[in-house]
Amino acid sequence: MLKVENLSGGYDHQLIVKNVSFQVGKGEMLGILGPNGSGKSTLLKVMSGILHKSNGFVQIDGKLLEDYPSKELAKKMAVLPQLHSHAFSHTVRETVSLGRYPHQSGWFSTWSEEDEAVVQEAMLQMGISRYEHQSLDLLSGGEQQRVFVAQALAQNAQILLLDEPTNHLDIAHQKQLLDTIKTQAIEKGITIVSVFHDINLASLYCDRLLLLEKGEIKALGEPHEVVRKNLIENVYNARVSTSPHPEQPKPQVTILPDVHEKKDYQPITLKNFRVDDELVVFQSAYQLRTWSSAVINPGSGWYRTFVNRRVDALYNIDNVQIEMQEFLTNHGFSETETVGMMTAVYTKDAVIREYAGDFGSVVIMVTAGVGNAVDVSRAHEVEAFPAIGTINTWIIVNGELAEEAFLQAVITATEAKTKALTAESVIDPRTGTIATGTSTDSVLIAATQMGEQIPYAGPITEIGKKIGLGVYECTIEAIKTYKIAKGWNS
Ligand SMILES: Nc1ncnc2c1ncn2[C@@H]1O[C@H](COP(=O)(O)OP(=O)(O)OP(=O)(O)O)[C@@H](O)[C@H]1O
Repeated sequence: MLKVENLSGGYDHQLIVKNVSFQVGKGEMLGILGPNGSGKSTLLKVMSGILHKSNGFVQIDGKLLEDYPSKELAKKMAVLPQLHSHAFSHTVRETVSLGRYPHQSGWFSTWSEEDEAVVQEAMLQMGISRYEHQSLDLLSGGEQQRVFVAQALAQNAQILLLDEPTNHLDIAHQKQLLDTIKTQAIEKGITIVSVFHDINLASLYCDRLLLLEKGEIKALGEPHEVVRKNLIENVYNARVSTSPHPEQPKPQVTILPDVHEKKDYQPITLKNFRVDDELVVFQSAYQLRTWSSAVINPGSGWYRTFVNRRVDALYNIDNVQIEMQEFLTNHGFSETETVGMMTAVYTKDAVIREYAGDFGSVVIMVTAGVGNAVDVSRAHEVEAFPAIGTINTWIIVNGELAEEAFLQAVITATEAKTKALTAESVIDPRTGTIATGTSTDSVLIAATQMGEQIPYAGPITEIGKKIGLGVYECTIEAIKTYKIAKGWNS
């Protein structure tokens, strides 16, 4: 276990690191973050004894750092410095082999099988085996960096101190290096302390983070406790936003630029829509922030084009995504800028209306087929939904919607749709009760993110009222049209 207590130190008479205390357990990975010049490298140097401390102490397994003979210390702790002073005329293999120095004994020590195996494994792990006999100065910056990390790994120490190990590396090699190091921590119980510039990589791989500001600890904790918008903005003096990583509970940071591109703001109107026998198409000159349950490009993103495609009632394809993507591509729609959904109703029957309010306006599009209507509270009673029919609802907002407003818009729209089904006495044919929707409804909320800021979109708000009224009216009209098309008596 590594213990750092009240550690201070720096250069000559300039104190850089001030009163730093933390502990790192066996198998744990601690990331050191902080702006340029905050003292990250200096902390690592004082911790490893490269620089003299002026106060405090460092303990490894309960014993003070200075009480370890240098070779014993090298067996306990390996250091990857930020700048390498190695002789660059060495070959890769020779450089990595230097890591075995603490394990050699006596003046005439021999190279053991274990030494060889460890060096080979370290070169393999860093993907540099094929450069084994090449001179270091003939390698790229990233390849050299991997050689030095391999050297540190070959040292087989319990503690690894790394200063920007991903420096110069492309994303594949960043991943390879950090996966390797993290695996060493998990499988061999190695303790890792590493300086990072990349907050996202540090958050993703480290168990805990230490944020330095002017040589002092500003924050110390799990990534979610340190990678916080206000803290990062404050310490780095840069505008950022934080968001969840898609696979792990490790927050990620995105820079928010202060450069404003000149944009000609054209609000969305009915003119952005085109309807033919097969498609309802919305197209805008710029991308809208979009949330949807569509088939193509679902979830959240920025898109310029929305497509509601009519498919035959007997449409039955194994891989709907692939077929739909091919269809969109063949019709000239961009794969990266189009959200696509499907309906079985006549697209010409789409109801599209604009509702203006103080905040801006909303444009609503509804296509409704209710042959597949279902009472959601009793859906568990029936096994199959053999019929086809879907209600697709688009809500396009001229304004700047907050994150929570997107979700509130979905709630408001869903409640309005359900009310419309009640008003139209749409029945779930399996239970005989009033339907709440169909089994495959889809919704899309999009906002220009220009104009008025709209923090909420529930029915207490102006926009919520317009969404409620608009979705209700459009859905009723769409259902009436559907009933006429199907020859139902209303
Ligand atoms: N050899 C040195 N002699 C004197 N001062 C130094 C020396 N090395 C660094 N410093 C000073 O110590 C302070 C902290 O530097 P350090 O390299 O520890 O910061 P850092 O957080 O690692 O920065 P970066 O993100 O730029 O790598 C800086 O003000 C720097 O000018």
